[in-house]
Formats: sequence, C-alpha cells, structure tokens
Amino acid sequence: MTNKLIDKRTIFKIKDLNLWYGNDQALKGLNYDINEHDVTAIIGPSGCGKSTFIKTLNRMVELIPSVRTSGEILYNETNIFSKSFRVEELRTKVGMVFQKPNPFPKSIYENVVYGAKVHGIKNKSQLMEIAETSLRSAALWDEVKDRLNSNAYGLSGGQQQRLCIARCLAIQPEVLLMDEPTSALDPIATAKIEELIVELKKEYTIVIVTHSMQQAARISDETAFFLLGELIEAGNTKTIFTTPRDKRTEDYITGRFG
Ligand SMILES: Nc1ncnc2c1ncn2[C@@H]1O[C@H](COP(=O)(O)OP(=O)(O)OP(=O)(O)O)[C@@H](O)[C@H]1O
Repeated sequence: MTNKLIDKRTIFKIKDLNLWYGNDQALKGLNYDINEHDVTAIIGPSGCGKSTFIKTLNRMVELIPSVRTSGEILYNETNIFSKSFRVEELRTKVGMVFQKPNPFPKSIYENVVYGAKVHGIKNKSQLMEIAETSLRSAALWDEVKDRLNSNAYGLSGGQQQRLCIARCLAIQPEVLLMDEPTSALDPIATAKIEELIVELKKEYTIVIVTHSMQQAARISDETAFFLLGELIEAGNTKTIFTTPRDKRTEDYITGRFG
C-alpha cells in the first residue's frame, strides 16, 4: 500500500514483511513507508500485531527465540535484516519507550547518562551537558534540576516516563518508538507527554502505538490501522479518521469493535 502524498524523506521502507512466533504468523505481508519527522500512530485491536511491528523496526523482537521474519525493512535505504547490518547501531539510532516507565534503580542523573557512559564517555562536564540537554528536550529539566542525585523511583509516573524519554534522547537517536507510552498515566501526565511528542517531532521521527483514537487524532500525522497481523489501511491521520476507505477501519475508529 502506498501511503505518502507529501515529498518527505522515507526513513523506513517496509517491503512484504512477515513475522512468525513459532508457527503463528503475527505480521502478514506488510508494505509501508514511514517518513522523517512524522508522528505515525499504529492503531488496531488487542493482539493485531502493533507491538510486534514496532519492535521489529529496531529488531528488538528477535530477542524472542521463536521469532522468524521474511521480507525487508530498509532503514535509510539499508536492509536491517542483511547479514552485514549492525544491529547495535540500529538500536542506538532507533530508541524505544515502553508502556510502563522503566527507569533504572539509580539517580535521575545516572539514568540519563547511562547510555553515554556505555558508549565510553567519561568526561564529567560532557556527561553533565548531555544530562541537561536531554532532560530539557524531554521537558523535565525544570522539575528535576535541583534533585539530579535523587533516586528516579521518587519521581511521579509521568516524570519517570519523561525521564525514560530523556534517557533515549541522550544517545542521539533518529527515531523514537513508543509502545503505548501514556497508558499507565493520568490525563495531566498524558497531556504533557503528548505536548512533548509534538515538540520532539521537529528533531525526531516518532512511531507510537496507541489504543486511544483521540490520542492518535491529536498528535499523529499518519495513522496505520492493523487487524489480525495485516495492515488494512494507512495514510494521513485526518483522512483515516474522517473518510476511511475500508469498512473495517471505519468500524474500528467508530468503536464498533476492538
Ligand atoms: N512472545 C510471544 N510469543 C508468542 N506469541 C506472541 C508473543 N508476543 C506476541 N505474540 C502474539 O502475536 C500477536 C500480536 O501480538 P502483539 O503484542 O504484537 O499485539 P498488539 O496489537 O500489540 O496487542 P495489545 O494491543 O494487546 O498490546 C498476538 O496473537 C500475540 O499473542
């Protein structure tokens, strides 16, 4: 399915992607392009393959031993499944934020600079600069700048989620994958993350799984509707929500199932 009208750079080109967990096929013949600086929302009923799909984009899904894939995902024009492709580099460039905030049991500062340290940066002022820049980008700096050495577990759920976003940003990704990043948060914390996503798309490309139609409509440029492992319909979010082509998309977005 072709889905782009505007002339933007394609960051992921997905070609005939299939994925199996053992004998069970979870993704079926997906063809889709994801463009730079778009927020792309992945929607669909429980079990339709949304999480599996985004975890395939940085090959995290392969951490499950029974997983087998076929097809291609071109990331900046290189197939991520090719033998010579460096998966560690992919996971640096394509970061992930999960449903439940998952900070490490460390200080706020140590959480943010963790990846930079793993990458060998030792200089204290450089690390402090990375921490401040990342926390500012995640709209958290003002709330934590006086308590950087406090344990991250002392933050609220919404703050912890922004900390996890800051931790991702600190390793300078190009893409942020977000798997229902607000489903564990209250409406105010959710609104803050949504505002942040809209701000972050100036610098990053964002793919977000969401169960909330309102959230998809509020923050995404493109929406892809999945059903039983298939990509049923994708395109401009406004179009998908106002004039879907497929009856199954219409039924889902109007709450008739799922
Ligand atoms: N580790 C796994 N082993 C085997 N099957 C799995 C595994 N993870 C997911 N599946 C199956 O793959 C299919 C897609 O699951 P996935 O979690 O990607 O769906 P989803 O759309 O993200 O669901 P939800 O909205 O409930 O999170 C489901 O049938 C699920 O049972």
